[in-house]
Amino acid sequence: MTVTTPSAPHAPQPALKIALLGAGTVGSQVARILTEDAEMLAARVGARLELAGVFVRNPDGRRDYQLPRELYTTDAEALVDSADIVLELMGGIEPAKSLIERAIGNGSAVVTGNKALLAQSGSELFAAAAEAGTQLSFEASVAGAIPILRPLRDSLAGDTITRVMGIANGTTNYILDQMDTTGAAFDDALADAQELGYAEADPTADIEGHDAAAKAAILANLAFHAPFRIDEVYCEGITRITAADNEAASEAGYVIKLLAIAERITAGDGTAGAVLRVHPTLLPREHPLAAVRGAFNAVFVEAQNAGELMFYGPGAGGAPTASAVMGDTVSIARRLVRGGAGRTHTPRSVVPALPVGEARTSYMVVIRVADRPGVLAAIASAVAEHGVSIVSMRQVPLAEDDLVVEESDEAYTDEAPESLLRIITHEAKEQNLAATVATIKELDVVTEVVSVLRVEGN
Ligand SMILES: NC(=O)C1=CN([C@@H]2O[C@H](COP(=O)(O)OP(=O)(O)OC[C@H]3O[C@@H](n4cnc5c(N)ncnc54)[C@H](O)[C@@H]3O)[C@@H](O)[C@H]2O)C=CC1
Ligand SMILES: N[C@@H](CC=O)C(=O)O
Ligand code: NA
Repeated sequence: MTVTTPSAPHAPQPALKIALLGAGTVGSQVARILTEDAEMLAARVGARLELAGVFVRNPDGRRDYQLPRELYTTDAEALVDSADIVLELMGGIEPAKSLIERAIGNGSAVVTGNKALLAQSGSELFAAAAEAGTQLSFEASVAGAIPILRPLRDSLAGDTITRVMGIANGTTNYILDQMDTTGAAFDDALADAQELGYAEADPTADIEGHDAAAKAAILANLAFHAPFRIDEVYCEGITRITAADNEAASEAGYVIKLLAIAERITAGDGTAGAVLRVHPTLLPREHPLAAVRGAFNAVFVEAQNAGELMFYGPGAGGAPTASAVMGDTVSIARRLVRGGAGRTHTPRSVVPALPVGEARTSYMVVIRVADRPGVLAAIASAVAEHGVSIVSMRQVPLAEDDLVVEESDEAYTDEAPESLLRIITHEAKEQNLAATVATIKELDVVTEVVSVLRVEGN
């Protein structure tokens, strides 16, 4: 629809009807901004943004920001049908998807923060919006308040982005940061992140890396102008990270971060494509991403002409995410008032997703080995066998706790002294590194491979 500004000096200001679907952490903050900043928004848009209603499960429930009772409804379809702009902030696949399709079918514009849905069905929804000549905007879906999608889509549209590497999940960054700096237990740090409104309704999506994987797919979509999906992202979460991993990382001068990485590479057979991966990663303490604390996010972009750029800010939480939702809403509303074609993201190129084995990384491997002559040589030769080279190999004494032995545990007696060996490799093909670790595990001088972590930014 197009709203025209009235010519008479005292004519009432035109209004655009906004439907809000969901009034949780983010939806409540959007409701607050629409209410408390109504005048400022009207001045910027040239029309009032009128909240037509809020779709909720229970209209009588208490919310972070309480609106008059009559604004809450359980009739989502009727609300969607009445709106010029639909803000979907429920999360999940259904009914979010059907309601967005309904809005697009009506020719209404849609704003969403739903990365899970976009990383699964984005192509379909973008195509539907383009066909209907309407807009589907989603800046809130990646890195909360940080303007990252618009810069990738517009500001860098004349450049070739080669790599995007980001801390894109606030919950896991908060947990890892707490574990690293305060020694907090995993479960306590997760409970805090939930309390602070960073975590998804089911925090499994955060800690298993699925949320970051959805964001990796969306980032790659915009950076490489091609339709990637979440099932093309290799994904490992942070649930297996231990205090011992943190100690080993710290001792070696690294910090552990859950990174979402999308990079253009050429595979061994010459195919040009991209690898998308999410996993806990060691970063040197002096790397710009290592300084990203708490629930903050940052996205590090490498482009052929621009060079290195970093986007940093609050990546989760009600008000910061609502800021991104409102940015999209104001931009759409201005277009509806002033006229002009809506632009919806339409991936045009084909960049195949390549298997993670084609990526190049370094590893830090910590192994428990027998303390006897020839061990280092045996390990070095196992590594060399797979064409991998070693940056450093350091023998670390076992902590006193590790020396406490069960009576039945023969491996830990005085006759078989052991130590920890920490190896850092040069960058090599991921598949060769994985084969190296498999060979190391089989060596009889090796009691246990304690941890294997990828290293970036060396
Ligand atoms: N919380 C955050 O920091 C961020 C959240 N997002 C995304 O924004 C969206 C909303 O997130 P939150 O506000 O944190 O979630 P939330 O769980 O706090 O709120 C969702 C609201 O939608 C309602 N809802 C869900 N399904 C419904 C249904 N079938 N019928 C009626 N109501 C339903 C829930 O009752 C709840 O009030 C999600 O897609 C999330 O991934 C994006 C960036 C940051
Ligand atoms: N659960 C997400 C919320 C923002 O996308 C996170 O922790 O980053
Ligand atoms: Na954003």
